[in-house]
Parts: sequence; structure tokens; C-alpha cells
Amino acid sequence: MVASSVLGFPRIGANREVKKAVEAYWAGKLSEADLQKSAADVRKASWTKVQAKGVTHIPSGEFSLYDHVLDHSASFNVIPKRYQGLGLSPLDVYFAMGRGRQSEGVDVPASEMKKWFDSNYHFVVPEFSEETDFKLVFNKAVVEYKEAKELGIETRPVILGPVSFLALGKAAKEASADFKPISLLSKLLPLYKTLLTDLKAAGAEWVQIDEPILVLDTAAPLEKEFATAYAELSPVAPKIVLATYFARLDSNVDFVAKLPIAGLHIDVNREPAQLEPVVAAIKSTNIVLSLGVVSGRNIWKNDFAASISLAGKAIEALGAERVIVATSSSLLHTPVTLDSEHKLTAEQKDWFSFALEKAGEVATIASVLSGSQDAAISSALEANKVSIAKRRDFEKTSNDAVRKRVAAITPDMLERKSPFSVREQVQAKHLKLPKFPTTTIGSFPQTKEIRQARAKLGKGEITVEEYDEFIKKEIETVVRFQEKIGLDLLVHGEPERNDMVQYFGEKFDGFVFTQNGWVQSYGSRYVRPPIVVSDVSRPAPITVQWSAYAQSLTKLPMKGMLTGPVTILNWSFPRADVSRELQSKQLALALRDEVIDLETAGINAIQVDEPAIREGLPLRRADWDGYLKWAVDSFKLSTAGLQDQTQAHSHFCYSDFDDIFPSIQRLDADVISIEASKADLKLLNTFKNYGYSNSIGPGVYDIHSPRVPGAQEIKDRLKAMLEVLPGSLLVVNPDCGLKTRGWKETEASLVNLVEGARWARENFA
Ligand code: MET
Ligand SMILES: [Zn+2]
Repeated sequence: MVASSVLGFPRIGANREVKKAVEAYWAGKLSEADLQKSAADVRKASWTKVQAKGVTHIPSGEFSLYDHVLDHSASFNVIPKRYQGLGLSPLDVYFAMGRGRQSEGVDVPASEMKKWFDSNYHFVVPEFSEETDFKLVFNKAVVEYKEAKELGIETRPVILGPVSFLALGKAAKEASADFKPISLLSKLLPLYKTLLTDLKAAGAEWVQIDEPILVLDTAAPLEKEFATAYAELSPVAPKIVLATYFARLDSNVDFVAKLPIAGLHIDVNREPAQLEPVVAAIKSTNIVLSLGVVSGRNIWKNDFAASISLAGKAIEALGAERVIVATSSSLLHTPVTLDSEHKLTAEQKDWFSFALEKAGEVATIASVLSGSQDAAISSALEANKVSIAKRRDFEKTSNDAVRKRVAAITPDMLERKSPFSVREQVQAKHLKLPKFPTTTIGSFPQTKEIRQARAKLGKGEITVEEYDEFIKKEIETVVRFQEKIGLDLLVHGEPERNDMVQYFGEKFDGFVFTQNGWVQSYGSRYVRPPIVVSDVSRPAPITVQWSAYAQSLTKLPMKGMLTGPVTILNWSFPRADVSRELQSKQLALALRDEVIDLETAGINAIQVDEPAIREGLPLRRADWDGYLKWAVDSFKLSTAGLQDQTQAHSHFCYSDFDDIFPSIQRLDADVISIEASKADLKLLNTFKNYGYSNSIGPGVYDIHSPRVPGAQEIKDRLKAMLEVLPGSLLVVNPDCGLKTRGWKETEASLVNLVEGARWARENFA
């Protein structure tokens, strides 16, 4: 019998119950007990539904109220000093670590967040030091395993492995200079032993231990640590299936195959070519191979015939008992279920599978491979064949004009007319900005009123004209506000956008949208990624009317605001039938037209945001150059059509950009803003190492938290920046857009930001 497994299920609830409950708790409208009750209801629903699909290895313990890495840190008492002794309940300490807290005398910023590998999910970075006092304060895996068991559902608990946990963390401020988190392994392992012993005692047959860093180049030197860890853990643990995903094991498989593990999970959806070397490496062992054939990262229906043939090869080499059919990764990156979609056409719906449908896919594929004669299984197989054939037919249709335009891209289309040194002077005369100009990243608070107006428009309760009037008023409010507090380069505030990617996707041809296809981005922030289904083009200008209107209200320069091609692609579900490069270039050409239309309409600064450029970077270094080439070219293609006098801006956030900084320079934007405050300004070292020749605004405060930075704090940050960057190039801005913030803290923070910039002007200009 071939088993089936799901590595993790979305934990947001089919109707975003977790977001609603968590936010109500934060607002003081829901008790902790009621919050935990909602969470338990969501877990129960997920287990029940996945079980009903016929999956044999059902995950538990991967649920989270905020972030699974944060759960792990909290369970092991990895709590930075600044969150201790504040008189908060454990749950509030947990949330304070995730999002910061400013209340009743407590004032702590959020912990650093980082991208979870190359996905759009963010985890809260654990902080370690010599003083880290590991304690197993909460055995979440056991608690949730038992919770499922009481419901009569046998699950396979999921935990983050010790080596990845440490390797994904960072050294706390108080750690000594040469401290490496991995040095704590021997202190940490006894707690894992306890955790796993308890899990076994509770009756778990299997445990899934995620060691995703095994697909990184940086795991190769950790061979010894892996060997030590698993030699200690395996004797006391349930059967361990070691899970890797998102990329290939490459030569790490040589030592992984020697670990005392019962199973190994690999992602063959992303990297089908690793099947052969991995099978060869484990053939002579007893290791069961869990094959991630069903994508945990995209929403296309699985091609059963292809998966069956791939898994067939593994079965031929290892035998059916040694193969598990699985999702490639946790399904956390996909929406919960297609059942909630009522607006997709029948044709479109037939192309996709969301998490619940994917659970059905692994179960069906496993049944077929087990030789099932069940009529339902054969008809599912037959239906899949028909669906896949229909999608392939659709893929043959293309927008020939778009394809031709991409084929005709020439190198000169990627370069501005003059170099930055010339543009800088032309722009100084044209825009007349002061030294240390202040600006924001684009969005202003997306208030309840804005969301309500949009909802009413969607339901037809107000007309397009009424909605547009409302948006105009919002823009006016934002413009007047910026004038009042003294910002220099204004924005219109992006009130018309539901989301920076979705908004553009909805205006382009080639995308489709879900009604309820939410995916967690971080904490209680979920996004609804658009789906690229065919060639992309721009039927009409998108933002020009709003930017032009905003500019008409003020004499100060107005910055136009667009989302860049690479980010749109990375935050969408891309097509699987053509390359990402082709999709990115199609987007770039569509945006190039928008950029030129904005300029023609009198907009003198245009920002093309590329916050997601880093996360699209392949996980293996050998693959970097190929990606960076087309990513940089796409950005340049979208902006290089401008005249010298127009300032091209770009914006980066959510990641460390240190390692791709040379590529950021190659974008040749006139001005970039870059998230810097939360990473303890470590980015400043990057500037020191590489230098930067165009204008730059490292964010002076973190906008992911409601906390207000004091004016002195901002001055201190500016001072630190002036040590590594010339004042003539420095721009003063927050870390990112303000859409998730309230007006109160926005005003207080920006007033302080303006004060900081004025201080810099007086002292350093
Ligand atoms: C995640 S980057 C956000 C950039 C966008 N312009 C905003 O201000 O919201
Ligand atoms: Zn940002």
C-alpha cells in the first residue's frame, strides 16, 4: 500500500476565522479562552476534512496563531530579554514578540521577520545568545496530537528540526561577536529528546521533522551537527520523516542518507530531477521516500499521469511500502478550498486545486499506485485526464502582439538616456527637493471606511462614480495631511488599492482572481494572490487618473506609485506552462506603458516597488545569476523609458538585501527606499562594503508595529546612516507603506520623521 501525506495545512480557517479571532483578541474584544476555542475549531475542521479526503498521514502541530517559528521559540523559552519581566501573560509575550507592543507602560518593538525561504510567508526570527535558557515550557506537538486523538483522528505531528531552528535564528544583541546559534545544539537537544519522548509516549507512530535548510548551500558544512542531532533523537522518537522542500538536496543527500531516520521527504514538484540521485542514495537503506509531487506552492491541478509515472519510478526502485505520495511542502502557501469560489468560470475552476483539493489529490494518486479498483478512483483519474487536456489546449492560445513585443526587446530599451550623475542634476532643478528630502513609501492607512466603500462597490451598493468621489476625498485628505506636517515628496496614499499586487492584476489582461483565496503572509496579514493564466497586457491606463488628480491638488511634487514586474509575479501564482522570465517581461512591458503615461500626465517621480525581488532568488547559489539577470532587466525595462528629468524610485522590504545589493545597484533607480530599521541597521554595513551611488532612503522606523518612534530615535538612525552614506544621497522615509497602520500613530511617527530630517538639514547639509 502506498501511503499519502500532507505536510501542513493552512491554519487561517476556511473563512479567515483565525485572523478574526486574533484581531478581536488584540482589540480586547475576545478573551484568551475564546481565542483558543476558535483556534481549536479551526484545527478540528482541518483534520476532519483532510481525513475525509483519505489522506493517511494527517499533519498536526503545524497550526499557529501567528507564526510556526515563533511558536517554536516560545515553546522552548527562546524569548529575547526585552520581552521578559513585562508582567504580560505568556500569550501576550508571544504576540509582543511577533508584532511589538505599546501599552500601559510597555514599549517593545517587534522581532525581526524574514521570508520563509523563497515564499511570501514571513517568520519571526529567533534570537539566541550564550545566555539562551532553553526550557520546554509548552509541548505544542503533544498537546495538539492528543487533541486530534481525542477527536478520533490519528495524526503525524510536525515540528521544526533543531538544526534548522538554530540555523534560521540570529545572534541576539547581547551575544558575543563570534557567537553562532548552532553552537547551542548540544544544549537544545535534550529538550527535543523530551519533546519526542513525550510524543512517542502519547502514541504517535510518526513525527515529521522539518529541516528545510537542507536544500541550502549553507547546510553542507553542518553534516556533523545533523549526524549528532539525529543520532540522539532517533532512539527516543517516533519514526522520523525528515522533511525538505522548495529546492533540491544536491550533495547533502550523501550525509542525509546516512542519518538514522525512517523517512525522507523531498520536493519533486520543484525539482523532479532530484528523484534519481535521491533514490540511488537511499536504495540500500530502509528509508521510506516521501515524494512531494503535488505542489504546496502553486494552485494548478496536479497532472495525475505525470505524478504516477514519477512515483512509479520510485516504487520500481524501492517498493510500494517505501513510498509516500505527498504534497511538496506545507499547504500553508495555498488557499483553503476551491469550494469557496463562486465567481470563477467552470472552465477556470477546472484548472485549479487548493489545499483541500490537493489533499484529495495525494490520496487519489496513492490509491491508484496501490492498485485500487475502486470506481471512484478510476473516475477521478479519468476526470483529471480530461481537465489537464483542456488546460493544455487553453495554453496553446496566446496574445501574439504581446509575444512579438517581448521578442523585440532590445538592449537600449533597458537603459535610461543619461547616467545618474547627469539625471541627478536635471532632477534637482526640476523637482526642487531639499537636502534630506522626506517621503513615504506610498500607502496611507487603509481605514475601515475605505474597506467598506470598496465592499459596497463590490456589492453594487454604490456606483462607480460614488466610489471614485470617495477615493478622491481620501486622496485629498492624504495630500493635505502631508502638506500640513511638512513632507517634501508626496504620495496619493493608494486608497484605491485593495492590495499592491491584486490591484494591478485586476487591471491587466491575463489574470484571474479568487473571492476567498487567502494565504497567510505574516501574522494576521493574509493576501489573495492573483493567478496568471495567460499572456499579460494592459488594456488601459491604471493609476494615471489618481496620480494626476493628486498632483492637481498641490504644488509639491507627487510621486506615482506602481508595483514592479518581478514583485507582481512573485506574489502571484504564476503559470506553470511558460517561464517566469517570459511572464515577468510581459508585465514589464505593460508597466513601461503605465510609467510613460504617468510622466506624460505631469508626474515627475515614479516609484516602481520591488519588495519581492529578493524572495524570488533561487535557493541554490548556482541558480542566482540566471534569475537576477532577468529580474533586473525586467525592472529596467519598466522604468528606462523615462526622460532624465523624471525620478525613478524603487522600494525594497521584508528581506536582507545584503547578498543581492550589487543587483539593486544595477537597477539604476534614481532613488531607492529600503527596509532597515528592524534588522538593527545591519544593512548599513552593506553600504559600507559595497557603497551606493544613487539616492537612498534606508527606512528610519518600522511600520509593521503600531509603536511610535521618538524624534530622537529617528535622529540617531540618521546619524548612524550618515556614517556610511553621503548626506547628499540620503532620503528620509519609513521602512514601508503605512496601509496597515492607524492614523494616530501615522501622524505621530511622521511628525517625528520630519523633525529628524530638519535636524539633519540643519546639522549636516
Ligand atoms: C510591501 S511594499 C509596499 C509598497 C507600497 N507602495 C505601499 O506603500 O504600501
Ligand atoms: Zn515595503
